[in-house]
Amino acid sequence: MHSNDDGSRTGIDLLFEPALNKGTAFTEKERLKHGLMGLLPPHVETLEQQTLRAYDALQAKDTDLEKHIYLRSLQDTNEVLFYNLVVTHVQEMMPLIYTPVVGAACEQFSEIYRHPRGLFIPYPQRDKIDHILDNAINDVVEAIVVTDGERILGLGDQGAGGMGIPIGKLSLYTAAGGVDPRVTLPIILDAGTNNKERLADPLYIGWRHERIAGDDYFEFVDQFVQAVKRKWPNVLLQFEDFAQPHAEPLLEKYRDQLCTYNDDIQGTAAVAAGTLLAACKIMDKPLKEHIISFLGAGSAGAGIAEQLIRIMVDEGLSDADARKRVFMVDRFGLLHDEMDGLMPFQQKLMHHREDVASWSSAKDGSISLLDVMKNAHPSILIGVSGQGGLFTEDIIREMAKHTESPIIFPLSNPTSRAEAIPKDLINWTDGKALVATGSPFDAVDYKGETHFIAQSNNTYIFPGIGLGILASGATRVTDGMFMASARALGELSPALDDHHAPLLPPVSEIRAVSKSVARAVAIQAQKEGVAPSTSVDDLDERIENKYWVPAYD
Ligand SMILES: O=C([O-])CC(=O)C(=O)O
Ligand SMILES: [Mg+2]
Repeated sequence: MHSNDDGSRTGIDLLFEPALNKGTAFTEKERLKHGLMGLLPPHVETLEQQTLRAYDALQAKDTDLEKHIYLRSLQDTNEVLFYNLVVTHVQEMMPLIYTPVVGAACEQFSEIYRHPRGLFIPYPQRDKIDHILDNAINDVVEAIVVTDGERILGLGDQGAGGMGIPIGKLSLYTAAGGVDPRVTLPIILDAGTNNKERLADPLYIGWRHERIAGDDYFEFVDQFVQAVKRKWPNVLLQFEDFAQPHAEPLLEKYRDQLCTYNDDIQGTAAVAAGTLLAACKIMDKPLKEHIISFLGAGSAGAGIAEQLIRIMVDEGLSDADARKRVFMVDRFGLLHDEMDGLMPFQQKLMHHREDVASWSSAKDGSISLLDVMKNAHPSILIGVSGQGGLFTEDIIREMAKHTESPIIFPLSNPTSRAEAIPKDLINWTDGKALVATGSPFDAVDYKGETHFIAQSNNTYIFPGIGLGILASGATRVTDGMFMASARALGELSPALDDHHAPLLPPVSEIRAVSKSVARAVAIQAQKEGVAPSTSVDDLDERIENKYWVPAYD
C-alpha cells in the first residue's frame, strides 16, 4: 500500500479511498504531499465545478437505473462529491438513490454489481462474524442499517440483492440527516433466498441456498446482534425490510438490549401518523373522530395502527374504544377473532366476528375491504399491502359516498406496488380525496385545481431519528421518540397555512425537516431518561455540530 510515515494513504491508494478522495480538487500542495503528482489532470477544480460535471454526466444517462449505477459508482469513488451532488439536487436525486429506483437496483443487484460497500454476512460464515465486523473499513461505527433481504419494499425476497436498501437508507442518513458517512455501515445478513429466479441466475452474488428458517434463523440473527454489541456497544442498529414473521419478534427481542428500531414498523408508523395529524388539523377533526381502515395487516400496517391508537388514546378515548375504530383487512379479509393463524400483534387489532355479523360477506365468511367501506364508513384508508392496484374504483367510490374528504394513503413501494395512483383517486372521488403516497408522484390537475401529492415515506423520519439519537447520545429508541417525531413532522405541514399546499414539506426541505425531527426526538429521549439531560440550547448546538455537510477537509 502507498502510505505516509503515519500510515495515512498516499498515491493511487488515496484516490481509491472514497471517504478521502478529492479527485481533481486536490490542491497542488496536497498533490505534492500525498504523492499524487502526475496521477491527476493538472487543472485544480472546486467541489462546485466537479459537481457540475457529475450532474452533466448523470443527465447523459438514458435510464433511471443507469443513473442509479452512476450515482452509486460516484459514491464509491468520492463521497463528498456524491453527497454534494445529492444535496444540491435532492428532489431529483432521491428517487434515484431511494424508492422507486432502488427497488429495481435490488432486483438487478447481481447484474449491476460494481464495488463492494458495507459488509456481507452469509450464514455459512456465522461463526466468524466478529472477524467480519473487524474488517469494516471504519473503526468507529455509529449507525448500522441491516436487512436480510426477505421483504424488499413490496418486491419480496431479493436475497443478497437486498443490500441496495441499507446502502440507500444510509445515504439518506447522511444526505438528509447529516450523519457523517464515515460512521455508517450497511450490512446484509445473507440467510439464503427463496426467490427461484435469483437462485437460478448464474450471476447471483448471494449465498445460493434456500432460506434458513426457524430456530436456525433466529440464532443466526442473534449471533450477529451479540457480535455487534461486543464491537460497538453504543451503535444505533436499524432493522430494515425483514419479513413480517421475523420483524416484530426481532424488535421485541432486541429493543431493550441495545439502541435499535425497525424502520418499517416504527418509521412508517411515525410518518403516516405525522401526515395524518396534519390532515386532521386541516380538517379540524381530531383523529379520534375518524374511522380508519387498512389494507395490509403485516408489521407495517400494525405498526401504523398501534401508533394511531396511541394518538386517539392521547386525545381521550379508551384503548378499547380506539381499537373499535380501526379495521385491518389483509388478503383473507377483515381480521376477526374467528380467523385462524393470526400473529399475536394482529390479534390485538382484530374485531369480534359477532360485532360485524350483520355485514355482508363472501361465502367463506370473509369480509372484504368493500364490505368495510359499506358498513364501517371509514374516513381514512391506508395501503400497506405491498401490492399494486388493490384500491379499486368500486372501493374508492364506496368510500367517497360516506365521507366528505376521504383521506387515502397508498403507501406501498416502489411505484409499481402503490395500491392506487393519485390521479385515479382524485378522479374517483371527484377531487375530494386527500392523498399521500409512499413513493413520489406528480401533482394531479383536476377541474382546474392542482392537488399536490405528499410523499408520506419514512425518509421524513429515520434520518432525523438517527441524527437525534447520535447527537443526544440516546441509548434506546422508545415509542415516545417516534411519537415525538410524528408530531414534529405534522407541525411542519405546509397545508396548515394553505389548504391547497401538500400535506408534507417538499423533499427539497428534507434536511431542515430532519433537523427538526432530530430535535424533537432528542428532547423526548432526554425526557424519558434514555439520553443524558442537557439544556435545549446545548442540544441544538450538538445537533448543529453533528450535522455533516459535504465539503473537503
Ligand atoms: O424504503 C422505502 O421507501 C420505505 C420503506 O421502508 C419500505 O417500503 O420498506
Ligand atoms: Mg423498508
